[in-house]
Amino acid sequence: MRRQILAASQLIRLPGSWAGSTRWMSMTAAVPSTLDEQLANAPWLQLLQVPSAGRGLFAATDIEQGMLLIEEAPLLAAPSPHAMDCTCHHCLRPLAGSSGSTSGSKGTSSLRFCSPSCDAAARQAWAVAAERCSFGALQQACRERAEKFPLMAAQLACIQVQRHLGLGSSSSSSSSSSSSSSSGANPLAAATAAVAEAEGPAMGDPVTQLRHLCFANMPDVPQPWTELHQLLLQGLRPLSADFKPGGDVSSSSSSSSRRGSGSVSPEWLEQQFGIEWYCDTLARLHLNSFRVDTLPVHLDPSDPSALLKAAMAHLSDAGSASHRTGSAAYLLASMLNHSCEPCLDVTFPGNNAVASFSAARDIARGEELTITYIDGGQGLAARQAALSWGYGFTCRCPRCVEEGGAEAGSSHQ
Ligand SMILES: C[S@@+](CC[C@H](N)C(=O)[O-])C[C@H]1O[C@@H](n2cnc3c(N)ncnc32)[C@H](O)[C@@H]1O
Repeated sequence: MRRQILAASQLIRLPGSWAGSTRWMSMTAAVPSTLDEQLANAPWLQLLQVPSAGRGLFAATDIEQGMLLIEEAPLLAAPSPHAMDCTCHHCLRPLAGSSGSTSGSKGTSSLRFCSPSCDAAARQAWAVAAERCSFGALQQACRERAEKFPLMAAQLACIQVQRHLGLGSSSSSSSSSSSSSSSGANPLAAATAAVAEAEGPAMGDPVTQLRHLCFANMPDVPQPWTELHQLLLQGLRPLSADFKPGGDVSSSSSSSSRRGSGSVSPEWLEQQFGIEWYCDTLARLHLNSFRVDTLPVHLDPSDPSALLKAAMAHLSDAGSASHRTGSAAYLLASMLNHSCEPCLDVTFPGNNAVASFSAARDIARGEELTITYIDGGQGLAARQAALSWGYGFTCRCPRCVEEGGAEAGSSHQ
């Protein structure tokens, strides 16, 4: 007999169906909280140790194809360097032309948001600090080198600075937006606003929660990382422009003296965001971030043919689809290991960075829940090379074993 772990009180069944399969929605998983809380809210999941693969998520019950198992808002999300003008910098929803609101009292900000709620949520978390930074050179270098993670690291630094200075609290969160966007409130913005308003230690706090994600030791810092780190520090420097030693925000200052003091010392910036912090952050983002693929605004994400239309548009207008992508790091979803024959599908049904993970087939209790980290359409050698280079392990999934490539190799964990 089946163990009925999926309590009705924790699930709602969505009306109708989507892409031909039954859909279930967790009511609680959209707000990123601590890993323990997320697991407690999803008793159909179990976090276990996997030989030579660290931790992994497992099915704690039999699961039917199409069931939605995880719906999660990211800890951190940023548009790809080429998509900065056409993507909401908070939720990664594509923007229609220049209809996104531009945040910034000086009118010079390059921050763009799809809605007042995203504008407000971003300002509460990081955008007030980001507006004072000058990340143009970092963005340019990221565009030229097709690097996306330094921009996520820059956002993380802004979260830390903003928190340290007490900026972006609810009093300063009123939107400067003059948005004409058609988008109303979105789940990610709502989740983030709820998080920001929560008392006590913030839930879904990337500064602390990213620490739970796996990382890789970097014995030597790659030269390009050093260069981009310097550009990041350079971009943060305006935050210390008006710094007066008397108004320092060093660790000995009380939080009330930090609040509103408005700037940090150059030493504080160097100390907080040194090369060790950068390497640690980049390593975690590299191993754990997801590419967020959204559809152009004119396509309806609930229309199953929209994906096909987007793919056709991509073929006829090379690069346009990739202009509408970004990257995001999640907490619970980062516990999912890879298989070249994954049992979960990843989608972004809200056409933003809220990710949904549903069963691609029936899954038996006790089975590991897996996703693919790479383009699964590639041949064995290309898959193995991508996984080894990008994630430091040799895949021994049934497909790789069958294709004969799972020779002895070592995982970095
Ligand atoms: C996103 S994390 C997945 C969760 C990770 N196992 C943990 O403990 O945090 C990615 C890392 O997990 C490990 N991993 C994922 N899938 C694996 C697999 N099929 N075989 C071996 N290691 C794997 C690799 O070290 C990879 O860099």
